[in-house]
Amino acid sequence: MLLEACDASKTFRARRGGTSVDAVVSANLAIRPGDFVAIVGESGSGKSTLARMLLGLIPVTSGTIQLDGVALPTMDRPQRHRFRRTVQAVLQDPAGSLNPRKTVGRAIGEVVTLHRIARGKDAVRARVVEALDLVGLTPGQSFVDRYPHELSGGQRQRVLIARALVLDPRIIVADEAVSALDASVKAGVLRLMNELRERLGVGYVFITHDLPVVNKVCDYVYVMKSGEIVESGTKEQIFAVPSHPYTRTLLAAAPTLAPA
Ligand SMILES: Nc1ncnc2c1ncn2[C@@H]1O[C@H](COP(=O)(O)OP(=O)(O)OP(=O)(O)O)[C@@H](O)[C@H]1O
Repeated sequence: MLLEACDASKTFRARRGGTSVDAVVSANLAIRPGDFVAIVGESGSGKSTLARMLLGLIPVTSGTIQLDGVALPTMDRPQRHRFRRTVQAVLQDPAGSLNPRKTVGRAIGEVVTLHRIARGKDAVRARVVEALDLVGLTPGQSFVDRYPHELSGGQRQRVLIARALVLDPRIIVADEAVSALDASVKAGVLRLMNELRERLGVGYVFITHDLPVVNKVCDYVYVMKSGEIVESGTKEQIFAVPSHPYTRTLLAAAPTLAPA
């Protein structure tokens, strides 16, 4: 399985009188299950826009997003259904991803029901508990009836991962998924993501401006600047011998990672 952005561009049209924004310009990116791919770049460089395009949440202005060579708008119903299960989003919780009025069981259960993964209250609940156990919220039973405010930041992030996992995705697009967490909690969630990659073969498109995190978990890195992917390569290549001046600037801003 292969998820690709092929010369994908996004221009946000100007409202009356304003100028339009070329948020993403001819991006090429590829990811397979089991990969841990990072998109890095300063604020406003187009990372989230590219992520939303990869998830099929916003249409491209030109180019394509493809799953196994089939472009999103040309997919038939079964292909589209498969896409919606296969490619999942995990966003950061402060962005309001969890509804404060819904219990964990309801938030995840709704996804199970919507995608017809299980039917009937008990079967849905069993599926939810299984997903919670998988993300280390154990025993899952004890988390089902809790509300988001009864959980820590790290636990809420795990609920969001469980909500994605319940669909058995092959690729997860994680936009700043751990950025708001304290260092030790962040390390725990990253460890979980890595474990899930090993156990389930999930791949990640990991969007962040946190280079030490990239250094720890990712294999392959795309560097964005002003909507363009200015450089890409294995983590070793990018961190040891950054070829683009912008990448060197980014690395220099993360002192512990600056090349010697
Ligand atoms: N819906 C929108 N309408 C108009 N412009 C937008 C829209 N969404 C994003 N943009 C613009 O597109 C550019 C890229 O934004 P984007 O959010 O993708 O960057 P980013 O790298 O994810 O930034 P951050 O790290 O701050 O989230 C920015 O100039 C932004 O203002």
